[in-house]
Amino acid sequence: ENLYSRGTADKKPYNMMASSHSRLQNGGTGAERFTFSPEPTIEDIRRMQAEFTDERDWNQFHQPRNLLLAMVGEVGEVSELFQWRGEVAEGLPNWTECEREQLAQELSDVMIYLVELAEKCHVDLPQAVLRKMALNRLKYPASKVHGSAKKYTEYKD
Ligand SMILES: Nc1ccn([C@H]2C[C@H](O)[C@@H](COP(=O)(O)OP(=O)(O)OP(=O)(O)O)O2)c(=O)n1
Repeated sequence: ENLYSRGTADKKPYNMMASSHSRLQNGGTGAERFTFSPEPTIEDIRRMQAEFTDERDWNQFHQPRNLLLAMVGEVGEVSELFQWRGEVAEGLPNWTECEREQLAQELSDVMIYLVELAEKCHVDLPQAVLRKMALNRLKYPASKVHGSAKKYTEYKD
């Protein structure tokens, strides 16, 4: 089963896509805001990766530090796709379908290792993200920082 084959095909159970999902999966430079498919959830990804490692008896290698190093290695592979290109606009105009697919794969590797790292550290990642975003809203009130990218330490009051 191939997660990348979703695109326009409508076979998978998690393939209940809103209309904004029915365009090319990794492409689209249209004006409307890009959105994700609702599934798989982060817990789905955790469970699928746990099944993958269990089936291979790979948990012996997947300690937190190893997962961190693996994740950082995959971040390096994402960086390779962007290096020497100069600035890249939203939607990656001028990228080939092959380059977009490579990027989708490397970002997925980062996500897979991130989710497993969180699991092995007993961090409930979706809830942790909610808490962190609440903190971010407090630290950066929209009324105060609108249109400015300054770090919070640069705001006087
Ligand atoms: N010990 C391992 C090895 C691989 N994977 C899974 C998680 C990643 O999604 C993907 C990583 O595979 P590779 O290490 O082969 O890395 P790439 O897919 O990026 O291949 P390459 O390094 O040749 O570009 O496979 C894993 O869980 N545990």
